[in-house]
Amino acid sequence: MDLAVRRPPDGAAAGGLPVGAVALHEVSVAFAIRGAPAYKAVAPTSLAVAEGAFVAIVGPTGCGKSTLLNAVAGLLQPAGGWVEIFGERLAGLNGRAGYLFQQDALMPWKTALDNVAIALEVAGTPRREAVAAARDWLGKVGLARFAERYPHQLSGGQRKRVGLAQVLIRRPRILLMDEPFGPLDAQTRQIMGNLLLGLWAEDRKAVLFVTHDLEEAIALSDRVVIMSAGPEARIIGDHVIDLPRPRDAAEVRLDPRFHALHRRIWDQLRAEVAKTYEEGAAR
Ligand SMILES: Nc1ncnc2c1ncn2[C@@H]1O[C@H](COP(=O)(O)OP(=O)(O)OP(=O)(O)O)[C@@H](O)[C@H]1O
Repeated sequence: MDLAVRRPPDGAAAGGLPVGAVALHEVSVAFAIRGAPAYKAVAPTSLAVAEGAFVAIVGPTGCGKSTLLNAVAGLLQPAGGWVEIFGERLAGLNGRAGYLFQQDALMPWKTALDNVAIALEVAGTPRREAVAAARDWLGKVGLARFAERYPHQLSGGQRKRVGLAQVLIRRPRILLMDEPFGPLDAQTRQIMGNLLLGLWAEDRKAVLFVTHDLEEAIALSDRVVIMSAGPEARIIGDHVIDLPRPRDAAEVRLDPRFHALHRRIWDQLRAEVAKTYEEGAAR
């Protein structure tokens, strides 16, 4: 793979340099394993994400998608290379990013309102102000009537909405999403996709969205990046999704252009998925 930072196809260039929210410069990741050589999960990988771009990362299970996201979040230290956030080298946690995981991060003893407000309170916002902002955000995610419910009194999709409000209320310039809608049924995923697209359109954060679902990746993104099977996974494809916006995450799937993109990207992804299963079967 070429190790130069990829220019985002949708990124503006200033003075010949990409204006990036996120840039991975030959980032590699290895994990120490007791009694065995380190596991080289990700080979030197470069990727640039322009401000405001929505980029999906897709690849076979266990290839290193979450690992790459964790490197951007500053949750793990690369073995080689470095991460830049808005042009600055990342050292420690990435304070410009909000992170949404597959698992809920809601506190079961707090109401939906307090779960959202706490995200501001821990950053020093006075309670009254934090609660007012939390009410606003619960409205934006369609949960105004559910403010006083506890997480166990909400559906899976509603809990995801609270999680989204909890992350977005801090107005991060970068949104890192790791299979955020994973446990939801197909219809709820599409509804959540539309909610996300609507909120994203308001202030266009840079989004890195990890999913195993290629249709979801194409429906939501400006670019779909494909990772190879691990070990030493790397980026083997970077596809521009030129479907018009605004998009409906469900209806866009009926567009003939969607099918053409799906066929082209799936051809590449299929080979990597097959490798993962062959290796699994050989063990
Ligand atoms: N802390 C760790 N120690 C050792 N190996 C790890 C560790 N974390 C991840 N790995 C390995 O690194 C590889 C990449 O893991 P990662 O979770 O990034 O994959 P993924 O593409 O997100 O997978 P999935 O789609 O199944 O969620 C896997 O082989 C995994 O077993």
